[in-house]
Amino acid sequence: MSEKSRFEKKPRNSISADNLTFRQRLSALSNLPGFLKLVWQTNPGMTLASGILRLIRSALPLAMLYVGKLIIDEVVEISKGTPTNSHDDLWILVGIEFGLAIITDVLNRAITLIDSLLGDLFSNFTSVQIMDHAATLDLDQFEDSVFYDKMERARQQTIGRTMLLSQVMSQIQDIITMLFLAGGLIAFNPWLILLLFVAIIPSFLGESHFNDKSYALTRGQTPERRELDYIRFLGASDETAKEVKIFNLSGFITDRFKTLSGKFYKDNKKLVVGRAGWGAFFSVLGSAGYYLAYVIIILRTIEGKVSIGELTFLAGSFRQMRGLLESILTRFTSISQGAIYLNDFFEFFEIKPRIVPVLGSLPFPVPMKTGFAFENVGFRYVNSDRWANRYLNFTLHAGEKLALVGENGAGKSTLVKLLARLYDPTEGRILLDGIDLKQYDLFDLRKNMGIIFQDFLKYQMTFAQNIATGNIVEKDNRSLIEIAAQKSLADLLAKRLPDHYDQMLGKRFADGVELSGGEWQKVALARAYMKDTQLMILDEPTAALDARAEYEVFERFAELTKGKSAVLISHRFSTVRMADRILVLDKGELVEIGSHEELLDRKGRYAELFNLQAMGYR
Ligand SMILES: Nc1ncnc2c1ncn2[C@@H]1O[C@H](COP(=O)(O)OP(=O)(O)OP(=O)(O)O)[C@@H](O)[C@H]1O
Repeated sequence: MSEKSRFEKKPRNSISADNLTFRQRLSALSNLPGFLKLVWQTNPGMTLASGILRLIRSALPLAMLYVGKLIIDEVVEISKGTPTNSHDDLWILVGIEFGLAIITDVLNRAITLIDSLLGDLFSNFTSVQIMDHAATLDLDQFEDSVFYDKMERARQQTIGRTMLLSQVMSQIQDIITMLFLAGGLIAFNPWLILLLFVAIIPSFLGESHFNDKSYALTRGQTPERRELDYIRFLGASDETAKEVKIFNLSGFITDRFKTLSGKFYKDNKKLVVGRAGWGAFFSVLGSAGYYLAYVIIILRTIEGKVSIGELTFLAGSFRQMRGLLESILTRFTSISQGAIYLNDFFEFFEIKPRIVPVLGSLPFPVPMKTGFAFENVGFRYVNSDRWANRYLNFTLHAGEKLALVGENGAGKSTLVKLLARLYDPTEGRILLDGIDLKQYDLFDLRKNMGIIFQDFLKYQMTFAQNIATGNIVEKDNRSLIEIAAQKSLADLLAKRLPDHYDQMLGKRFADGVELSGGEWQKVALARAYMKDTQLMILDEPTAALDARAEYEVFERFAELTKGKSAVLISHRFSTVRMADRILVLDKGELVEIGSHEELLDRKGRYAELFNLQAMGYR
């Protein structure tokens, strides 16, 4: 399979985005049961309540029209002077209609309330599901643009799905109301129903056509929309402001924004103008149908075939049914469109990670015996033709401190990610105490490793929370957090901050304090000390520390992790030489391995790099 299509799946129901037919719309509706199941899972009580209230509500229009007919017939009788006790009956009927009107109002409010609460819960529920699922996926899946677009679409449509929820519910309610009204209308004159459909269908087909176009347009624009979001972020964000100013990039950024957004505007305008014109035409057709029916009823009333009460009942039923049918049909197109968007949502959940915990997997060996052995390990990123690591054969012994050295892009970080099973090797295998790493419990493996990456996250949270992310179950263990901070030299910094460990960090939220690059690194390093691990990995998280601080950090690190295995990546040889052994990588391959002294004696690549740096200090 080609690299690009690795995560592409056959779309559900095989719907092509560009050319949707009526049948495809109908087949998209097959997503609705899954959708309603999700709604039910969100809150069964509310879903049931909404269903029952809507059912009652759907019978009310017919009941009101019928009572209205009885009232008018009664009034006509009284005005003719027919001697009956109809005065009493009349006021009872008026009372009933008043009661029905009040129930309608109350039910409308209750339904809107439940819909809005259920909608909020549903949006939260699906957002959590998306985050939970995203957390299970492999790192390389995030690096695949097809996957990324799919995740974006699944994420963005949270609001759309909430709307879809009330649309589906209203649709069911309106269909039931229609059936009630149709029953009444058929009893008097079935031909009127036919007229109703003839008047409405052109409008429905027009709506469908424009919705197809709109869906294809929006879907086709997803990559550009992501770019637009990114440009918006570049143009107005605390993270980018510095470079944008220094390099005077604002013109460049706004030009790109204008080009893209201008194109969107043009495409969308064409669509909405067309839709408005045709919409007006179809609406006129609908009115013509209604008035034709009205004339027929009036003529029959004049002929004396129907009473005045029936005239109002039929005209009222016809008018309401026209409104209902129109909204049912229009809603059908937007529901089926929403249902097509659900494809993206369900497809996202169909993407399964390949690096998964295996049933009956082994716990991490504590203590490690022989360590990690790389056997002819090679790795290539999904979106790349080059090998980032190749032919790696070496052992990271239990208790050993191994430093990785190599020029930029030599494959040091990749090697570390393979150790943590963020990726699995493309070829070869990694053994832990003689057993393939894949046989071990994934969570236990990561629990027994402490890794700080060069591009660690600067959480816009408090000082203490930033450290606690290293072992989140201990987030309330303040003494553990403080000890970790002491070990990484971050505690001196906490003491200087106004709110100490409760100091909000970063600029994004109120009272946040921005730290320097080196200060952030000390905070991040403390995360490594939050748990007692078998293997510590520091992937250049000290690059921004001054030479003295880095020396101090690593000296402590060596002392504090005595007897534990560790992998260090650093471009500073004063740090690297502290390691038991040094592994030199070049273009992903191992070129030398040995102690500092051994490698200097060998006068190879390491000696060359070491002398190059030493010369700079002379
Ligand atoms: N996510 C990725 N997708 C595709 N290629 C990648 C990815 N990450 C790294 N690479 C490529 O893999 C190679 C090795 O990268 P790696 O980050 O392992 O190097 P490194 O030795 O850690 O470099 P540095 O010293 O600059 O941190 C590089 O050619 C890089 O371009």
